Amino acid sequence: MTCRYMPGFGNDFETECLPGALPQGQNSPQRPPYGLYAEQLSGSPFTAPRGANERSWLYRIRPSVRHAARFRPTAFSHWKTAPNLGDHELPLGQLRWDPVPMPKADTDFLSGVLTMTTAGDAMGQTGMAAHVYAVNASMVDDHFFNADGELLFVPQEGSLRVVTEMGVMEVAPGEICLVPRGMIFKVELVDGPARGYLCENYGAKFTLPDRGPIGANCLANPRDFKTPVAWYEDREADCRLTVKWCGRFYRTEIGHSPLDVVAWHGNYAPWKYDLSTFSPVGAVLFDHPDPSIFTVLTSPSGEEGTANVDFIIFPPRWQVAEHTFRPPWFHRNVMSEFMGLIRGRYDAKEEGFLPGGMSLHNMMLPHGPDADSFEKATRAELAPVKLDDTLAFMFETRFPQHLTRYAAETDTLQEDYIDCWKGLKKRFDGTPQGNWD
Ligand SMILES: O=C(O)Cc1cc(O)ccc1O
Ligand SMILES: [Fe+2]
Repeated sequence: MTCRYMPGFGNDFETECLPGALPQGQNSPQRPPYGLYAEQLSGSPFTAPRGANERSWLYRIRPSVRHAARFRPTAFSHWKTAPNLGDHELPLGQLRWDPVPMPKADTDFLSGVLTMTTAGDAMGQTGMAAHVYAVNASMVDDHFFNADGELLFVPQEGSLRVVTEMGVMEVAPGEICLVPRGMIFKVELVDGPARGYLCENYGAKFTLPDRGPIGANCLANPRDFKTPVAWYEDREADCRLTVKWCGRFYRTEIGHSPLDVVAWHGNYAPWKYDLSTFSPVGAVLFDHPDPSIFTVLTSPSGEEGTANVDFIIFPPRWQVAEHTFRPPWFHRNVMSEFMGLIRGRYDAKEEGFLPGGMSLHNMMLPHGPDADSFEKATRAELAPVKLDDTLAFMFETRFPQHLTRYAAETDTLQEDYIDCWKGLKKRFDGTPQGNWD
């Protein structure tokens, strides 16, 4: 399947699969073309100010309220929702995990989501969860929507075909995609088993950060975001719809595919984005700036500069800073940092932080470069250096991130992570030059 997309972030799009399927000049004609039903999908309150008002009009074969059965409880025991406290002893500390293994049994996206941390409170529409997914089967007749938040997919291995009500996106490692809150979709595999990270954002929708003095260009540019054109199937089958709602899962049956939207218009829509189109801006003379310069997307919390969650990347880039310790510094942060590695190596942790792995440096816990990376960077010749084979990311939230029992007890937790700082020896010897031998 070749996917087609429309460029832009937050645009008012319009798209139709059949000529004339999209009503013109009004949203709710008495009899929409082709016998379609009109349905509004609201992503913001009706009364949100213009800049934040999001909704789309969907013209579909059957309205989504037409499902055959009531919702019945079902369970996905590894997918947790904030608040998720107190069901186990939380190991406090700097934590790192090896990649999750690919599943052996048949596992589709819904059963392949493993929650690592939860933060905030989904019921109060604040905070987020950091998940990994490891999947070896496509969803066929199963469909899903998440009322608790939008889902930001960060593939690490294997491409996904994300088939949504509003169109189809193919997303490879190095790209990301977003499925808005409430949107029906299913996940198919494209080239074998797939693994990646998932940010479930309970709070305000991800948007592009203001660029301040950087100006009108660089970082993530709106035209590089791609929204799929309309796609539908007219398929009578025993389909199921699973819903995540306030942390619980429910299921209902539908006698047809719910992916039956023939035309739509509006600004509440899924999108994908190729991280290689992010234009990083960095230190061109000296010092290491805060990682906020690499913010791709931000979910504001209502308090200025204090994100509900930021999505930050560490992309390939030139390092040119003079008389500077170039990797991340040692630090303690009021925000909580969950990191993953899509490919290559991360300059603060050249060993031990593996593609597909994760680390968690929670609210106020000290961290920074490991002893080997520190040693290397203090001795490096400071010529221009290209950090080439690298792509790490961070979900950084104002809320403390609480570990799930799975994250606390899984075999992939590296018990000896803290030892990576053991070799940081005392350099102070009372002399101005210190002991850097
Ligand atoms: O901890 C980390 O590795 C992430 C990070 C990177 C950086 O360049 C500065 C601060 C920061 O938290
Ligand atoms: Fe950090």
